[in-house]
Amino acid sequence: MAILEIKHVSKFFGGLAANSDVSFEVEEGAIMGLIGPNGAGKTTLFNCITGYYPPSKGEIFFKGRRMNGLEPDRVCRLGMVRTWQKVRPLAKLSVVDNVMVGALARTSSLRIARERAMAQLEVVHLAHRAEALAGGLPIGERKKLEVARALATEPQLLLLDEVMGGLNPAESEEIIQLILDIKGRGLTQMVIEHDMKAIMRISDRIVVLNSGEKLTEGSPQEVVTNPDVISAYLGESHA
Ligand SMILES: Nc1ncnc2c1ncn2[C@@H]1O[C@H](COP(=O)(O)OP(=O)(O)OP(=O)(O)O)[C@@H](O)[C@H]1O
Repeated sequence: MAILEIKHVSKFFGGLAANSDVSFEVEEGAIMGLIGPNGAGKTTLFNCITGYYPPSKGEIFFKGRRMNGLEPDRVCRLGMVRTWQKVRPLAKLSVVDNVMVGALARTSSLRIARERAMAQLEVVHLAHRAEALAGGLPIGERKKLEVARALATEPQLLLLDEVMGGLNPAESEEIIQLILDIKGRGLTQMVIEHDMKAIMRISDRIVVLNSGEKLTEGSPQEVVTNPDVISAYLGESHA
């Protein structure tokens, strides 16, 4: 069953079509990779899905419910949450307090929010840093904190925007394992990632965007051998 349906979504910024007539579905429990050259419209699509931008055209359905026009906090309470490419934790708060901000989407009890935040820090292997100041964390731990904060909102669909960006191979491997763990817990995920090997390993299906349009969609193997995808990426490297 599709948990997310994107139907003919376009997003215009003045004369620029950042997304143009994009349609696809995400199956419940699956990992959908979203790839494309720089400026292809991946982040804009995440923003449309999670309520940060209203789509200019088209419709978005989550669990069969039309989401157009809903604010991000409402979208979050309905079960969809995103992480950000540029991780900006509340630097002067502790790690656990940052995650509590996510947990407070579901409870007004500080005690319960703290318990749930600690549980999510265990999931991302950051519990030992709970009392550290978030601003002092190195990038690898900041990325895990971002995932824990998102998980603490108890989503059914988690959207990860370049969560491996800026990480070394060992840190990326930890995130790959984390994404697979999260899948094992039954959560659906959409993942934007530039690391092609990583996206091939984790994705059940992949959607490719290019210049705002959906270029193709398929299994990782289908996508990576598609001549149009290869030329879109070669075009970028030759630009
Ligand atoms: N708020 C905005 N106002 C105007 N133009 C925007 C805005 N956000 C994005 N764009 C433009 O829309 C296009 C798609 O950008 P977007 O960030 O969605 O691409 P992307 O695929 O996520 O790129 P990257 O891989 O580099 O992060 C780009 O041309 C970008 O400059």
